[in-house]
Amino acid sequence: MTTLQSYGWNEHFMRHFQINPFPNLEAARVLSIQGFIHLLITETGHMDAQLAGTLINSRESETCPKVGDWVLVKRYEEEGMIIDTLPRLNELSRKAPGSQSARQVLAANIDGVFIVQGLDRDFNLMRLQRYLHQIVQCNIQPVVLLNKKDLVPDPETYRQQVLDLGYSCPVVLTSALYPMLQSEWTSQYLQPQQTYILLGSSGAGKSTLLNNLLGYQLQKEGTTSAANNKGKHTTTARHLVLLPNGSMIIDAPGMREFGITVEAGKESANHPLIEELAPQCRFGDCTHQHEPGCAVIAAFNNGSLPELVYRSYLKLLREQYHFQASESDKRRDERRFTKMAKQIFKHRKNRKY
Ligand SMILES: Nc1nc2c(ncn2[C@@H]2O[C@H](COP(=O)(O)OP(=O)(O)OP(=O)(O)O)[C@@H](O)[C@H]2O)c(=O)[nH]1
Ligand SMILES: [Zn+2]
Repeated sequence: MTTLQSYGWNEHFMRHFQINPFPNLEAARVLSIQGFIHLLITETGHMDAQLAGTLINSRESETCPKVGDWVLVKRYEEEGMIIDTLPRLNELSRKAPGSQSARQVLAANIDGVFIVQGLDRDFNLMRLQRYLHQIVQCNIQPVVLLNKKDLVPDPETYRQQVLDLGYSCPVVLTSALYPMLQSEWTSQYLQPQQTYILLGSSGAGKSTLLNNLLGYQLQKEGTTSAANNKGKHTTTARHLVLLPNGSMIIDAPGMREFGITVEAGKESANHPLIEELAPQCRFGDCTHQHEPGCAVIAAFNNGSLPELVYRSYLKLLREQYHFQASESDKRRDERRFTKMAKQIFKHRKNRKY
């Protein structure tokens, strides 16, 4: 197997690579991004690279390479220049933090997402539903990892609460302090040449789980606060790493916000319990908020639809409305991107490209 194949190179990317119009380019995968330096894996090893002017000038930050992307790169002695991004198989996105309507791509070409929640104060069904909603919307398969099972006497009751949300994804109890417990689910859910990402709040145990899988300690910057269960931001950037079993994992920094985006016409999608009831509503376009003859409201009123699910649905609906509403954020994002482009050009001038 070639180096690129071991990092997930497949027919889809090969096809697009072969029809690219530029001569003398190599294919590479983005492993991490630090400022404007992109760490790539190429057929012959690692390489640092920067974005070509055309990519910077496209002004659409979503289409710029993200961790997990396959790119076309031109080699200049030690460093490379990224000329283009190969079409993605999928992208994991969220609403950009602090904005109302901007979408932020977190990573590209992802086969599965592990949503990690600790069974300490981190456990939160409402937050879990937000993750599930967004990941399913991105067309990616989620697995819920309930970590720190050693901290509670009845871990199975937590698992049951997650199952009761009605999603068909696996829900796994584990503890990063007992690596033996990990091997039970890793052999099932981590497949060679597939790329996964660990998502969850800071302190949920993502890095500890990953270090166990790697068999060594990944360098961490910053420190964790032991004073409360919340922890601090310790993982500072997304990194794609190859595991001994041949699968790949991206360790994402703990997130304070996981905003949801929306696809037009799919406002109520990805709520399995609500989708199940919707066909019984009187109106085909029922939003399940105030309409007469609504089966969802009826189920909520008679207690058969859990309050948490309905509350979460209404909250997501409101967020989706805001997401669609504002255009000014998009303009603000563009300004931010222009500023970054200026910095890059300045840096490149100093390096005499
Ligand atoms: N009791 C217990 N503690 C755990 C477990 N997993 C992780 N921890 C502890 O929880 C703390 C946070 O773990 P990390 O792995 O740093 O959490 P993280 O999700 O990577 O956090 P960020 O890097 O900030 O996103 C550390 O002190 C770990 O030792 C577990 O299964 N049980
Ligand atoms: Zn309805």
